[in-house]
Amino acid sequence: MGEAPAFIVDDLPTGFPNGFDFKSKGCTTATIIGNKEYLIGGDHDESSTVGVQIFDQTRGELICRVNPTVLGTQPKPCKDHSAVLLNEDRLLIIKRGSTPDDCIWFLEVDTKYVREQRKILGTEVVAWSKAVRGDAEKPVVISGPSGVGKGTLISMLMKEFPSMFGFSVSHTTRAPRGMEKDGVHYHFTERSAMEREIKDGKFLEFASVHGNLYGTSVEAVEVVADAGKRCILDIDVQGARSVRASSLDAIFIFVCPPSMEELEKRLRARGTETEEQILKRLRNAQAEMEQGQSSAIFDHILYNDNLEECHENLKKLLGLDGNVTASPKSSPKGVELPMDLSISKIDQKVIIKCESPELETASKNLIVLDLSSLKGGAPGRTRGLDVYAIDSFSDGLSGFNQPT
Ligand SMILES: Nc1ncnc2c1ncn2[C@@H]1O[C@H](COP(=O)(O)OP(=O)(O)OP(=O)(O)O)[C@@H](O)[C@H]1O
Ligand SMILES: Nc1nc2c(ncn2[C@@H]2O[C@H](COP(=O)(O)O)[C@@H](O)[C@H]2O)c(=O)[nH]1
Repeated sequence: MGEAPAFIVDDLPTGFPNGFDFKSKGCTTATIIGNKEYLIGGDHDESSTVGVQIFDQTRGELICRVNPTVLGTQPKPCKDHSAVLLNEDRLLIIKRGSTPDDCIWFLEVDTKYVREQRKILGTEVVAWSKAVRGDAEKPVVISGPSGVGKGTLISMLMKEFPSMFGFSVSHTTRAPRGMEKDGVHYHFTERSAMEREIKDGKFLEFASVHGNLYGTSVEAVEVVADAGKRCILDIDVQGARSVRASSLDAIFIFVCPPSMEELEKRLRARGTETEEQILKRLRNAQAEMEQGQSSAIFDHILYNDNLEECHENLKKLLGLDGNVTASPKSSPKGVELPMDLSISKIDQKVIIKCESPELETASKNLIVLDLSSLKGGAPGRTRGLDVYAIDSFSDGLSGFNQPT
């Protein structure tokens, strides 16, 4: 096996004699799943993203064209692409002529997330999710009553491991506090704009908290995953419940104060809320404590009495108490492959064969996309893609049949 290459797929052939449900119509692919045909890319799309249309024959003979609600950040257009059907619920999209970090995408057409969103939005839904190489750690959801010290603990963690963690910057309709910066602490937004974006499916979760709207956009989580970092979400219990029900595979931690008196002392000492707001937050804290401690949402409960001890306990939960390297995973170097390619799929592996005569004698002209350890998915990113080069098809095949 060779080193994990990053590559630019170029000059894809326009048809594959390999049994894929794939046809090329210029720069459009058409994939049939059951009674639906998914058209991806092509001239019908004048926007700056790869468009998706569905031709639906589920209602009898009549084929109706549907423009689905498209969730997730959409890929930028490319010269051409191929579409490989995986497990009837998603397509693997390999973009031609795109940068190494942008060439592998998934279009989810019938995953759990897509089915749920179809019910919620009452429309046909598809969802994009970009592949992220390697096994970035699960996102961390931190919840707890206002003033318990979530923000303080997160700041300490991010200061100690700056290249390991990235903060999911939420949207909120509340006004900024003195030192808070738009785009850093929150995306401060108007209620009407946020409500519109919620309707458009831009949010992974949202909730009305202490009289204001708060929400985690899909993009906020994607930005962190794209930077190769572990995402930290600071959200209330309602938000944690929504994320738990979503396809984001995360660790859920609830932070408790040593007592309600101490919680009130911290909130007052912070000096960021009016008396009315402090009283509202304390009233809400009662219910949050009950839900946080009794519900099945959370994997761990942390007591924040002594701050240093709590910080150490948080690190232990996250497996950071031993010898950890705080450096980011190095991203593989880009290797451009401007040549003809053909694609095969065997079990959970997709093999891209480079057919350039220049490479005929070169070893490692087969690129393998190993899909067996995929995690997560839309909304957000599909993690766990393994990409490597192999010397010959038969070498690769014998490897594929071995149990992992
Ligand atoms: N263990 C602790 N002991 C004493 N004070 C603490 C402790 N942890 C945090 N604090 C202080 O409590 C106040 C509230 O902390 P913080 O702002 O981090 O809470 P929070 O849970 O993020 O609140 P919110 O949900 O309102 O954003 C801050 O002034 C912080 O310095
Ligand atoms: N459901 C969500 N809750 C969120 C989000 N961002 C923050 N929060 C929670 O709101 C309260 C109040 O925060 P504050 O900054 O006004 O003190 C706190 O419990 C946060 O955890 C979000 O995106 N979704």
